Amino acid sequence: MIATQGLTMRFPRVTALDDLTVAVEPGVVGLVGANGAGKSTLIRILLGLQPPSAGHATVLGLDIAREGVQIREQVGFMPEFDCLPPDVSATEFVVHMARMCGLPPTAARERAADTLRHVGLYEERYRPIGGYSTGMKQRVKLAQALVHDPKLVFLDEPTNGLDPAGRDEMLELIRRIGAEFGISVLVTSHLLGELERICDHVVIIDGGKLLRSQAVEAYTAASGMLTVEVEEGRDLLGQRLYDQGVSVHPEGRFLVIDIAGESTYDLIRDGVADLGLRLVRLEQRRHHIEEVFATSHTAQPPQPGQAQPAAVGAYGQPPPPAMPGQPTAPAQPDASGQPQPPQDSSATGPQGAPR
Ligand SMILES: Nc1ncnc2c1ncn2[C@@H]1O[C@H](COP(=O)(O)OP(=O)(O)OP(=O)(O)O)[C@@H](O)[C@H]1O
Repeated sequence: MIATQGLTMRFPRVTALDDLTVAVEPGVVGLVGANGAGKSTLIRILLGLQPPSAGHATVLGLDIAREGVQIREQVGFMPEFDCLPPDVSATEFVVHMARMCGLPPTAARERAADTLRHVGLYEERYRPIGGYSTGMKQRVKLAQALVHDPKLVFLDEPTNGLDPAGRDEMLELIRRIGAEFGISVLVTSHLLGELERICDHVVIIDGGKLLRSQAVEAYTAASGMLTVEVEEGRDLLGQRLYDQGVSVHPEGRFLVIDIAGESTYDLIRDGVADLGLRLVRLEQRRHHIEEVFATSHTAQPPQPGQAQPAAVGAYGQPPPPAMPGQPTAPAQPDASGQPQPPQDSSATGPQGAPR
């Protein structure tokens, strides 16, 4: 769908893209990077709107240097910035954009009505855009990107400015564009977690350089850790497993346990049974895409199946004296001398990275 070789974009004070070589197949593809990572620059170059300083790229097999017009005929574009005229209705605007793409008047009106319905704008489509909410404006931008029935759409930060419910609706729309209409999607975001839900493949760039490009399953492969939840007695179980040499730490309501072979499962089962606890959950943890950023600047990225080093939790401290009759991990005094509850790593992500 898209292939770049050594794509570089130098502005006077910054290199927005730095020798970027990447290829992605059709499907819903996420392009992720922090603000300023070079996402919008890459989209402008792929649309043939801006020549790169160096390198080559093709989109749908078309050369960005020579075939920009053909690319833009086949690719829809939802820009990040606010670009809508305030005093016309969504219907008028989307019909106009369809006409600009070469559709005859009747077909343009029909396509505009269909597309606006798909994106969830109904009666409001006859009102001036200036009175729309951010969510409605994002839908209009999406509709104009789809109205000429493109093979591929570039969606630049489509969830920007939306509240959580609006974000979920937009993500569902994007998922449907790929799954139901068969249109390939390149969607940018600086929020990794949201792309994990809808993308087949995620490309991560950082400072204009390629950090990773792989299928979502490769990012979220099962880790070598288990999440265990019991109704009550989390620390009883945690302490017992720790005393048995299991690498375990508390995280929120859960215990996170490194799998050291089949015996780990047996120890958990026996612990739950012997202590008379009620087991709510025992499942293998999956990696989150966020871990790529947590690990990329420090160490090798996590490989599928490779256990993460356990965060230090209450059971990872030097073994506390097991006090007979003391059911939970010992309270730690703080600076004021007040006892504190057992340390909990739930405020940090894997490897202690802030969530
Ligand atoms: N026309 C330009 N002239 C000079 N610098 C530019 C220009 N366009 C982009 N840049 C710079 O290039 C870098 C990448 O910008 P770009 O907009 O591509 O990032 P982005 O990943 O899309 O970020 P955001 O999510 O904030 O839009 C930034 O440092 C930006 O300031």
